[in-house]
Amino acid sequence: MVSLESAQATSRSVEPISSPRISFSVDFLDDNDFISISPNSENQETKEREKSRNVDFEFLSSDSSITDSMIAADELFFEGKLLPFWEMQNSEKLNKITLKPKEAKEEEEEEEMNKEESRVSWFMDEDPSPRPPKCTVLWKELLRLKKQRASSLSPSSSSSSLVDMNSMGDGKEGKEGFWNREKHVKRIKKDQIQEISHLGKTNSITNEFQETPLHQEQDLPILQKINDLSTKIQNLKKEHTVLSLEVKGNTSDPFPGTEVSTALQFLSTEYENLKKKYLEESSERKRLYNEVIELKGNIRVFCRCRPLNRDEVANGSSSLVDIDPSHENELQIICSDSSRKQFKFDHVFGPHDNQEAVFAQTSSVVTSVVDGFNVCIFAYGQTGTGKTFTMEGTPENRGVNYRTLEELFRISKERNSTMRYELLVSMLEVYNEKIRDLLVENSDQPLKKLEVKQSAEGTQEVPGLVEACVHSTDEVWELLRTGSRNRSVGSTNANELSSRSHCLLRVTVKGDNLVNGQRTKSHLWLVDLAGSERVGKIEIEGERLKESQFINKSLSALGDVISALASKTSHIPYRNSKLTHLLQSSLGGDCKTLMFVQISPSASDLGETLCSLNFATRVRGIEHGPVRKQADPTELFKFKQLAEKLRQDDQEKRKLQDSMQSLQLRFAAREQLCRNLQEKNRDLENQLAEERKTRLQHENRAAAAAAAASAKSSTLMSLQQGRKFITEKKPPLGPSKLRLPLGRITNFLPPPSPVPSHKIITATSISAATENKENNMSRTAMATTTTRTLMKPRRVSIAVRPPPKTAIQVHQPKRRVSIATLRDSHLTMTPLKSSIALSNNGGGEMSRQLFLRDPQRVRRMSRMFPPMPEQSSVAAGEATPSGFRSSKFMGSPPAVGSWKPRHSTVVALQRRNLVWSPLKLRGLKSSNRKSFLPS
Ligand SMILES: Nc1ncnc2c1ncn2[C@@H]1O[C@H](COP(=O)(O)OP(=O)(O)OP(=O)(O)O)[C@@H](O)[C@H]1O
Repeated sequence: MVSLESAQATSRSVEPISSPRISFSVDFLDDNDFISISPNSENQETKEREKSRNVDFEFLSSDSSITDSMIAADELFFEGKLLPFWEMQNSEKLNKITLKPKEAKEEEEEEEMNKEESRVSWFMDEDPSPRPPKCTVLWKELLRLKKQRASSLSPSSSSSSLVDMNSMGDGKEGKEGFWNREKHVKRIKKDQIQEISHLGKTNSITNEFQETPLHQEQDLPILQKINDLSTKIQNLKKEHTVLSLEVKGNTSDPFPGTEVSTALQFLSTEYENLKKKYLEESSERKRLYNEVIELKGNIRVFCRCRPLNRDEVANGSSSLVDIDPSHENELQIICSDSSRKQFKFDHVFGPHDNQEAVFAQTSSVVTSVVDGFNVCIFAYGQTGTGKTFTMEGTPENRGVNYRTLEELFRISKERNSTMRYELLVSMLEVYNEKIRDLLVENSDQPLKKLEVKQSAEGTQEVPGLVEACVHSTDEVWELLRTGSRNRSVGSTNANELSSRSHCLLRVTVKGDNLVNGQRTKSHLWLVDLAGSERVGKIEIEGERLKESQFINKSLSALGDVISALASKTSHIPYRNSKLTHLLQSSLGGDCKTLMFVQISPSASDLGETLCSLNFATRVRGIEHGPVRKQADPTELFKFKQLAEKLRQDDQEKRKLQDSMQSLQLRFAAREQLCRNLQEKNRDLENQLAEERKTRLQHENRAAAAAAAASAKSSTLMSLQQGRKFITEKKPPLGPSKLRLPLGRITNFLPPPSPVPSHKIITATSISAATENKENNMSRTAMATTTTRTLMKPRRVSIAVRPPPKTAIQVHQPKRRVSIATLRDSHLTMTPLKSSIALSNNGGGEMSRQLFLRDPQRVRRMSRMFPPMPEQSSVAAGEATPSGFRSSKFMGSPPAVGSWKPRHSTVVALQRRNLVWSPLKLRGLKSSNRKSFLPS
């Protein structure tokens, strides 16, 4: 028995979304079992659909276990075809499944196409889309159902019904007919379900299917049509897929080169990452390499002992050098008394060690040059010990020089992807303290005088020195041969072809980092020193002796430099010889040094051997600082200039700060002095006022006495005549030569007046007596005015009190100084006169008169005491400053109580018993006389 719903489903499934009807699903699980899904009821189904567009189906199964499988299924197949627009959801009821329309995410065109496809492909076995294997069976079942339905209908209508069914596939059926047929199908379905449940046989489908004869020939035209359409749709679909892909590509990448640019972007990111990693790795390698070198020591000493030469063997000499392979890097010298002296170096090469072995240990230092460090390799030792052999070698046994350059070429080739190197070679010799360029070909021309100069970058350069750019080892070898040919050699009894000069090969390595643009410039010095033997030993004279003296001098300078480096003294005597001066930037400090100490095994050379080994031991004791990479000198120079400027600015700032501090101190000291002087002025003024008072009293008393004696008129007349004589006759001034300069006025007494002082006193007292009556009233008034005036500051003369004697006594000349003080406008006496008047106690009035009558003095005083700006209009006669105030007083601090010095120097100054005069200061300023003020 089979559910007829499949047929109904077939008819409905043509429009799964647009049709209001619900599709039905039949899925075959295996050959015998099937599931039938049917709507609950038509009304309910419609309601459900309208409500949430979800449709519930109950399904029946011949096997209850199938229910679970169905519920667990993720996809819903409609007669073996995946329903594209419906989602299946398991409901809580086991026998119920909810079909939910999928959210249309695809484009409308695609939907339409799928619809079209679905309309047709349900009927197609050839449909390429995946479908369960039961499709063929399903298709047969569909045909059978059609036939069954046709037969179940009236025989008259069977043919038309079949036609209708066929036309349903085209979607051309009328609505009325459709619903009638549906009702009919439902009825049949009911019967069939009953039948199924009654028979309980699942394989009935197949049986019935087999029993029923198929009239496929009736369906062939439709099938053909469908087939054609399906093929068309497939083609269209394919085209559509291709086109949609193209459209998608076009919308996201409007330009044709997008793929290329994306690839480029990816590659550039990759490149940046790799570059970053490379730089990190490269710097790490350099750091580690340097660490290794530093651990080994930035100054390293290798000892090389040559084999006994033919003569020595012939003489039957035995080797004094014992190199025990079990004691690495050690050698022992067997002395004449059979004692052994042990020496330890960074490496010891015995007589059997060849040039390769030597260079194998040297190459690590050479690598440092390419990394941008300055390196110096030199061979030191007695004549004939193999210095030249080690450094230059022979064509068969090439030495360090050639091998070094070979290694440099090798490394530069190895790194050519990231670095570009340029190698420049110079060769020179220091012969008798003169520098000679060994690469100058034409030796007939007079040699240029070469000197060592310090470049702006701080490195030592030899202007005019030939620098040959080398690109291959052949070129290098050629250059080395040229240099060696030009070298000064001579024959000594120690060596047939002895080097009489220091030969220096300079290799400049310029590095250009292609990745980060960093530039380096480093020097490698390869030095074959002249023999270090003592002069007496090699029995030389004349030119050879002179050469040897120069050689020894420069070698001893080298020794001094090494000693200074070893003892870390602040001054390294590089300039004591041309050799050390040349090597300055590559010897000690921030560079790497390798020394070969060459020794002879012969017993006859024992002394020299010990000397050389001791020297080498000293060199080995030097502790260099950490090496510094040599950056491009121009940049280095810029940084140096900046650093220099900064240093100068700092110095300037410090100077200014110092001077400001000292000025502050001086200012504070002066302020304190001013305050002291003000105090003293006040004291003096008080004193003066007291004295004036006393004088007035005396005068009054004298006036009273004179009044008593007024009876005698004759006496009075004579007295009046005498007074007239004195007042009218002005005492003559002394010769101008005798007059002291203004600056000294207050320091010395004035020249004696031609009028005797006692006469003046007498006359003054007499005149006072005669005038007493007339001016009695005015005098009283004047007394009060004078008292008031005396209370005001005025100009007085004071003496400098010597400071109290202390342990450290500073000698200061005792002197008088004059002080300008505030004074009343009517007080026109000079300080000197004032002091005289004061000292004469009573003659002041007369002196004042005298002073007033002397216009010269008045002018002089006016010059000494220029009027205050506000008083500039005052007449010359009244020009004596009424309230003289030096500008030094203008800025005086407030009263003593309000200001307390804090600085220790100022406090100390306060205690000093000094009196200061602004007048003196003015004089000092102009005449540059030594000030007694503390500076
Ligand atoms: N390790 C060695 N193996 C073989 N031969 C050597 C070795 N060292 C030196 N000789 C030979 O010893 C001789 C003297 O060597 P060389 O001229 O290099 O000495 P030198 O120290 O440079 O002398 P000078 O200071 O006088 O120039 C040469 O003939 C050289 O070939």
